[in-house]
Amino acid sequence: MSGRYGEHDVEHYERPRRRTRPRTKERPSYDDAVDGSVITVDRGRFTLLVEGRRVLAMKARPLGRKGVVVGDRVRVVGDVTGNDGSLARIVEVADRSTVLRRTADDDDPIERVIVANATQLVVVTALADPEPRSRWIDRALVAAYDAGLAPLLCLTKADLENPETLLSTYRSLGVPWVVTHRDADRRIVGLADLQTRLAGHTSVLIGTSGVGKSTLVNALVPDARRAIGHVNAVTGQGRHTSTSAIMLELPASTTAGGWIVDTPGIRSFGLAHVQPEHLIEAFPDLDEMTEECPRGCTHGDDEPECGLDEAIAEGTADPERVASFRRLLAARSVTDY
Ligand SMILES: Nc1nc2c(ncn2[C@@H]2O[C@H](COP(=O)(O)OP(=O)(O)OP(=O)(O)O)[C@@H](O)[C@H]2O)c(=O)[nH]1
Ligand SMILES: [Zn+2]
Repeated sequence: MSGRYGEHDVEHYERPRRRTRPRTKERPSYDDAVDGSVITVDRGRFTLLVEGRRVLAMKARPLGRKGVVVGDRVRVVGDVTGNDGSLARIVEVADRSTVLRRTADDDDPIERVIVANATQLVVVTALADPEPRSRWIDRALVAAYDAGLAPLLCLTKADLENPETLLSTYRSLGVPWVVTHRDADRRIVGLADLQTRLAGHTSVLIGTSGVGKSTLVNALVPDARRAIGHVNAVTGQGRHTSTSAIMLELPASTTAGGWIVDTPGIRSFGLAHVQPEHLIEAFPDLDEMTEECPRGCTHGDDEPECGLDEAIAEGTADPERVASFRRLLAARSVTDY
């Protein structure tokens, strides 16, 4: 088999693994395995898309405690018909190109991966009702940059408030944005711009309660409710009560291919692991200015000899851009957002 399905995934990079047994001989070979993608997870059961069919699956024993999350590309064996009562087995998980983590909380001290292999993070914020919270937006952007996802600001409810004030805060970072509002007929205006931005991506939509994320999901995937209902029928749950992310395909008629991942109940990101050195790589122009920084410089406001300050003094750096980057740096550690 090719190197696509590796022994390690990103989640486990930090922990070097001890290999006590040679991993040949006794291992079953999975020549008959087929490819699938995880579209939702519910209490240890995985709904996969396999050759266009929804297939319910569990993890096979050899995977051990290795996590399998929405967006994972997997190999499956067993009953992959997707028929009622069928249950397939996930035997391998492909290396992940990206991982997005949710923050640790009181119940669970570990920052767990919530979505794998996404390419874009859509930060959904209402312009009013509820008021936008820029610290929350900053944290979402840090999560995107750190995970290597393209960020997109989606500003909703422009019928209630002009987007200019909020946009001025993010312009110097160069974050792309779309603005939507609802018209008198309750149609979403600006949807086409959003669809253009979603084309070809696997986009995770994230937003706090009430910002209009469900309204967008329903407008983007008109049968989203049915798709989600179908998943529940498969998992045997009457209602979608879990907070797992769910991956939905955008209709080909409106978008040139693409997927969205809705994240009900997921409101915050794990940023404890984010290193300044990694974050600044998302801004190559700034990164270049930090080559002469003292060892261990965090490039923050309080660093005495940071190259970013020198660049501002020399007139080669845009002070607003540096200030915005430093605001993001600081957002890593705020707890009040
Ligand atoms: N004025 C206005 N209201 C909107 C717009 N989009 C959605 N809403 C309303 O905002 C409220 C929240 O919308 P939802 O789509 O349920 O928001 P959500 O982000 O999914 O919220 P949760 O379900 O709590 O996660 C609803 O009453 C919507 O009708 C908009 O563009 N303009
Ligand atoms: Zn520095």
